[in-house]
Amino acid sequence: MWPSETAAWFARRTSSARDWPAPDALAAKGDSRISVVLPARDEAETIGGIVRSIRESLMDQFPLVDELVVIDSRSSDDTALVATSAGALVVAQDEILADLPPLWGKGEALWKSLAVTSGDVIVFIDSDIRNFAPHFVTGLLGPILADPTVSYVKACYDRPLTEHGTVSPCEGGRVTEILARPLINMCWPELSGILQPLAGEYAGRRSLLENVPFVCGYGVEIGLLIDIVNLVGLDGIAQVDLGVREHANQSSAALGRMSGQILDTVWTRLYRRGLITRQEPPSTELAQFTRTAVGYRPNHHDIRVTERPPMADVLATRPSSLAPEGEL
Ligand SMILES: O=c1ccn([C@@H]2O[C@H](COP(=O)(O)OP(=O)(O)O[C@H]3O[C@H](CO)[C@@H](O)[C@H](O)[C@H]3O)[C@@H](O)[C@H]2O)c(=O)[nH]1
Ligand SMILES: O=C(O)[C@H](O)COP(=O)(O)O
Repeated sequence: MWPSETAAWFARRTSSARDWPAPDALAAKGDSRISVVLPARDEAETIGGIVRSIRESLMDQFPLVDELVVIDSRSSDDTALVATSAGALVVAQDEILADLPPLWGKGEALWKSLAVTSGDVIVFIDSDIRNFAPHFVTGLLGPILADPTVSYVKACYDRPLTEHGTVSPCEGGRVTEILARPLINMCWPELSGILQPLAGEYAGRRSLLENVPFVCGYGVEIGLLIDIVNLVGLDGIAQVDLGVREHANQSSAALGRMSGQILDTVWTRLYRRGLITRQEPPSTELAQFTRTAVGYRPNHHDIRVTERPPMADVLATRPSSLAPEGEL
């Protein structure tokens, strides 16, 4: 059975994007500034459509979104060009706060975005979504704009899995189902009502996002969720059903490496909570195997993640809250 606070939270804080149409979100916006951030590594195929959709529907038709920023996360394809042509401001991850030793991955892209955006509310959207529509943004904004006690809104949805051209409607989210959900239920049962803890689409108040650490790589979502519930409590979090989300499904081996990063992130939080005594796991190396003509070849990967301190602490040591020109 769920902890009673989780059951009550689930009933109170779960809504649908249908409950938050764009005109209602616009009416609730008031003086708040809203930034949409798209972290992107090699997403030339999908990013143009996402940027155009947000620009046309939520900037031109309904002036809900004030800035639309793509953080180019070391792409080797035309992501930056395509996103710029579609109407986004594109900033290269490594050019932001360039005096700091660079970290890597999605978490780093999101953390750096806080230094080059000005919204009071920030909406993060993955750039590989194949069925993106404006309700992804309006749905995530609804609960935060309508209720000052909500600080963080996670997306939830059905996740199809497409393998060799065959679509299984609800078999996606493999890391979520096999790793993240069991871990969360075991160690943070109060969070067990979060339908998609790893969802890459979420909205947060700047005042909150600047005051939590960001883990680099794929540890960022689970790290944020655990740290944010500590800070604002369950009731400061809401979730919104966006329907169905389709993206390019990664290989099992890639998801194994993602899982390693998630485990390393969780390890640190279990340690901080006093639930384990070792600060570091015995190893952060992951051996995966390839079969060759003569047997198995191990491929060694380091799944260690590091974390950035709260952005507010970093910006406080700088002359102005936004990075100086030329040193984005
Ligand atoms: O070095 C990187 C790698 C990825 N991305 C972007 O991050 C987003 C999500 O990456 P993806 O590889 O598509 O992750 P998923 O397989 O979709 O993983 C799911 O689970 C991850 C772990 O929680 C989350 O980070 C994702 O948002 C979530 O969709 C995409 O826009 C990527 O372009 C970067 O910006 N930098
Ligand atoms: O969020 C997850 O669980 C991983 O990104 C895997 O998702 P997929 O199984 O839909 O590719």
